Amino acid sequence: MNVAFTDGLSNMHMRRAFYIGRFQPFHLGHYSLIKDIAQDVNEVVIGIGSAQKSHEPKNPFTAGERVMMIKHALEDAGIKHYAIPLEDLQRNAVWVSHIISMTPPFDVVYSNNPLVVRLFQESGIPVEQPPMYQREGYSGSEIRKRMLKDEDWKSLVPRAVIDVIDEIDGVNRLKSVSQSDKDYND
Ligand SMILES: Nc1ncnc2c1ncn2[C@@H]1O[C@H](COP(=O)(O)OP(=O)(O)OP(=O)(O)O)[C@@H](O)[C@H]1O
Ligand SMILES: NC(=O)c1ccc[n+]([C@@H]2O[C@H](COP(=O)(O)O)[C@@H](O)[C@H]2O)c1
Repeated sequence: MNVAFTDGLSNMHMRRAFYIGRFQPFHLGHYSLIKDIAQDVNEVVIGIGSAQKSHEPKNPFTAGERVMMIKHALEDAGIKHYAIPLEDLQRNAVWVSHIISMTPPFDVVYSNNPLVVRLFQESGIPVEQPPMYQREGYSGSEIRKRMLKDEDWKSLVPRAVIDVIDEIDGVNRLKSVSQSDKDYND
């Protein structure tokens, strides 16, 4: 006897969106945008870009640390997601295939990065270009600058991200790698 497979997924198309950033660190601009995206789809596939990079002034945190930031921030909000670290490739022309080979299937891409938008559009995948939230403060560069100057950065990130950065002593790491970078380049 054939038993029908009725796990609730078989007849239903789950709509998924793909959203990529470096998340150095994950901030309230990313968080607000992901909350909006989650209104339009069942699940959000989050690409953690430049996954191979860490311990640099522009990229202080490892892929695993960025996974922690996103998981804890989004589980507090109950958003269904997969955060997948994705290394950069030397070849833009095959980058979309690389992304597709590493992620759960998705139907639409959300991005404001012109190269990301172009590469996905050229592959025939629909792209949404959402507006930015409070870009003056909600930006990775601004947050890293404030960390280096001991200015307020905690108001720009979800609570869970503060806990992760404290746990890994992230501000001192950023200061130390920025100093070494300066010494190296002087
Ligand atoms: N304030 C924001 N509101 C909405 N989207 C944002 C905001 N800041 C960044 N994004 C989007 O998030 C994606 C990933 O951005 P990324 O992780 O590089 O953040 P960033 O703040 O731009 O970082 P950095 O300043 O370090 O380059 C991009 O598509 C970017 O347009
Ligand atoms: N060829 C490639 O490896 C390639 C192409 C386009 C974007 N990316 C990555 O996608 C991410 C885009 O995020 P940002 O919008 O934060 O720049 C970055 O990590 C970037 O390096 C990589």
